[in-house]
Amino acid sequence: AQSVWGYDSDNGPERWHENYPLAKGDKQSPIEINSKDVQHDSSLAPWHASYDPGAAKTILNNGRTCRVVFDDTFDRSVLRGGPLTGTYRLRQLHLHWGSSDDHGSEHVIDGVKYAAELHMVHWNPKHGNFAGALKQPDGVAVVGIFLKVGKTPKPEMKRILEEIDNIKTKGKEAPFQHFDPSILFPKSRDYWTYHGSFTTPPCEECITWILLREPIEVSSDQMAKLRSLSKNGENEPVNPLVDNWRPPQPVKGRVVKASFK
Ligand SMILES: NS(=O)(=O)c1c(F)c(F)c(-n2cc(CC3CCCCC3)nn2)c(F)c1F
Ligand SMILES: [Zn+2]
Repeated sequence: AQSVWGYDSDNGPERWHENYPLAKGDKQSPIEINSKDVQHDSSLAPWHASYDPGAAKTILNNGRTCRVVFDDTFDRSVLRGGPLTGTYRLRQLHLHWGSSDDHGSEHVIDGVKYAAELHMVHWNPKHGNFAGALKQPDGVAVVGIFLKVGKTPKPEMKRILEEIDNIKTKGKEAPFQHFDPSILFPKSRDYWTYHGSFTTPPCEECITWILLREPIEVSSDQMAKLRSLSKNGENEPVNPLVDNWRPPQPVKGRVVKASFK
């Protein structure tokens, strides 16, 4: 069977375009952000998230990432403001990380690769459903938070990492309730924003990216915990789930705006 897309040499980012032609588009993500090219936009409003902890449902290992899924059947957990028009519903959050602490993020900031990058995926209900939103340039909004290895790890990440032991292998899912992801936000609300795409196939160019400038801290042990996830199913040879990040893509003339000076 066709090797399904992934992050290995035979099905990785350099080959995604063979089955997902959008991967070679002009508005792909992630990108490198260089502060010298960023434009401060004083008209950018602050963004606001109002999440219902009761909307959290499950946490799963889909063989490519660890994903927390939320009830998005009504405006229950929403994101608004910032560069966005209208309200966007939180659908899922997931992470991308490396095989060691010195890399793993998808976006690269002034040459800095963080150990991991957390994505909170929201979609615009004016487009009916998620599949419809993917086809619209204003369909999806993703808040990206960088994870940096440091001495004072954020206790809020503990909750996600405690569940890892229950979803070690591909296809494993566990209940994950009473969780408000806004506890993961750093102190500062400063952000960069630009128009881009899914960083995974089908690479649809439907995303307004909102990347938070201030990273949150995790411990090296917490990163090791994340790296203990496996790509393989329960009774298959162990294949560590690490380096599930896409490298930066061509900026192609896009301007990254900053909410801060
Ligand atoms: N890294 S990212 O850009 O933040 C990011 C996202 F924003 C996503 F929405 C997804 N995504 C993928 C699907 C399956 C759908 C299955 C049917 C076809 C469309 C995708 N659900 N959400 C995703 F995998 C991802 F990596
Ligand atoms: Zn992602």
